[in-house]
Amino acid sequence: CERERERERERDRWCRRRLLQELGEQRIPFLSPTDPGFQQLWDASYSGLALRQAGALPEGLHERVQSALTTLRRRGCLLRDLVRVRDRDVFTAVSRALVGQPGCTYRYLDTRLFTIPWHCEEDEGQTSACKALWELNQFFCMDIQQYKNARGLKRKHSESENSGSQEVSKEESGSEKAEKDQMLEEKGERLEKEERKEGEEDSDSGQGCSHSSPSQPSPSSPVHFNITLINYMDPTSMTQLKEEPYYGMGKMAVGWHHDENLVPLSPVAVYSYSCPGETKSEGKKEYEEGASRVKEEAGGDEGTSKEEAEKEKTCWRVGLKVAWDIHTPGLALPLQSGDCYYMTDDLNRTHQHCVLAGDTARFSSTHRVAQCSTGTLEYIQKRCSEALENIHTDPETGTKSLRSLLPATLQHIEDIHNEVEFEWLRQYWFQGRRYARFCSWWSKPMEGLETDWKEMERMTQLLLAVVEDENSVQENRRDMAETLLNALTDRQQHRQTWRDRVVSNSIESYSVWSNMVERYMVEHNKVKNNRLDINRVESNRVKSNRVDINIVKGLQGCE
Ligand SMILES: O=C(O)CCC(=O)C(=O)O
Ligand SMILES: [Fe+2]
Repeated sequence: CERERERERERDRWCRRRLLQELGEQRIPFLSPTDPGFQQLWDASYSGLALRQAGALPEGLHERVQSALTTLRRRGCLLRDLVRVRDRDVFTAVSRALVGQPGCTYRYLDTRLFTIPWHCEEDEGQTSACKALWELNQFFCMDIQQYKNARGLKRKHSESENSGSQEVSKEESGSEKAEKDQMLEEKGERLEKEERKEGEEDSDSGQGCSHSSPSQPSPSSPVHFNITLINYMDPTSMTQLKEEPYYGMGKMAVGWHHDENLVPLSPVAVYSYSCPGETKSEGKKEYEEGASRVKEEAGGDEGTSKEEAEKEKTCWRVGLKVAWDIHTPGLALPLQSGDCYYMTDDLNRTHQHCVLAGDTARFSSTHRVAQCSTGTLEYIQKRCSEALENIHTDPETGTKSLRSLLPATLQHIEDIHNEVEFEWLRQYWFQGRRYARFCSWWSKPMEGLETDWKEMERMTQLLLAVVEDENSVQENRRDMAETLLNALTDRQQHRQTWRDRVVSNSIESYSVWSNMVERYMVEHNKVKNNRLDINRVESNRVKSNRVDINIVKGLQGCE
């Protein structure tokens, strides 16, 4: 099955390469503010996108936020993540840190990030940095609410005013572009198909922004951003930024993606801070000038010089495209320092976005409502307690035993065991315990989770002893053995994947940790040494001493 999946992935990769080859020098059109029809395109196909220009933020907030971002960077809190893309470990081009609600985590591209809490009590510099980001977060929560309300009202109003005739006609973007469109049409269907695959594989169409939305918030419910993912990149120190492949938008700092793991239909708010280059130092003046810029750009179809269009390219921009659609032109929105943009409604689900690098270094603070029903410390601690309820310690002898041996209970415990090991402990240590250097918040809780995990290893051992005990009178020994073997085989594979990742990336702190805890692990090979023999457990009919899960399955089939 795994081989099958791998073959399919390989096929997808091949298709993608072919289609890009076919596209050759041609590109799908995209519009920038200096292009005719930009605003119409925005209204018609990107209406979930909103720009809040720098001037709209409260006095003083820019300075506090920008100094917070530079402080975090100076203290080494921003690091490139080693994420998993198409079964490979790759470093993100941008350096990142997660700031947010204490105990909250955010998972993307198989990587769980742990928050530096908003209310951080490490040292003064850091405390005020986190506080400024919290303040920005508060502003976004309030402002996006107002924006949503205003939009709702406007929509209602226009609906009642003229029902039906609201379609904004898409302006032709020049005959050249129309011709290009036509040529691309033929290749369109295949590329669409291809893109679908890419999106699934590339990143994030997975868990978070699912198409069914169980906890859909109603449009008017208050927005509570619980985390911000901070990004930083200095393009002058990056030699290998990828070119945006479909539209020719330029160099990408972040490739096309949907944001993962968000509460369905929740908005995202982004603050963009481009560090002043050598010649620019009047940050404040920039905001003031920025205040009238986009309105002019939006309506300013005529009279825009080539120079301006060129200037746009030196700016950082956010790129947007409709997912699975090559007919609608893409959109590239330039961001001046201090500008913010919102992705609202279902924009994140129906569209993909990318970040196009400008000339200077740039930070962004991306505020999100992370789907953290299974991603908080409180959650995992509760799960661990649930598992540990099954262990009983004799108050007199101190001997430990398992309370229930029901396969369903055992399975449940093994699931929790995997969850704490792979989703928390290994994730934490794999990232080089990066937080510990500047934030001690997670150290104690992680120790606690490790203690619980060791106890779970103990439980696995106890179960093993029961299963191996030939004198045991347990009727369901065979079921128990099967549960245990399934769990161990699965865990063993998972551990191997992590070991491989660690070896190929030489993560030192992780190795130190895993060497330390290795002796607690009930390993498949140890089980072999202990000669857990499923056939002996079942009956003496088959004379094999091997632990062989296929035999278990075979026996089951015979029943
Ligand atoms: O930096 C930005 O404007 C957005 C970054 C982004 O898309 C992300 O971090 O998911
Ligand atoms: Fe994003």
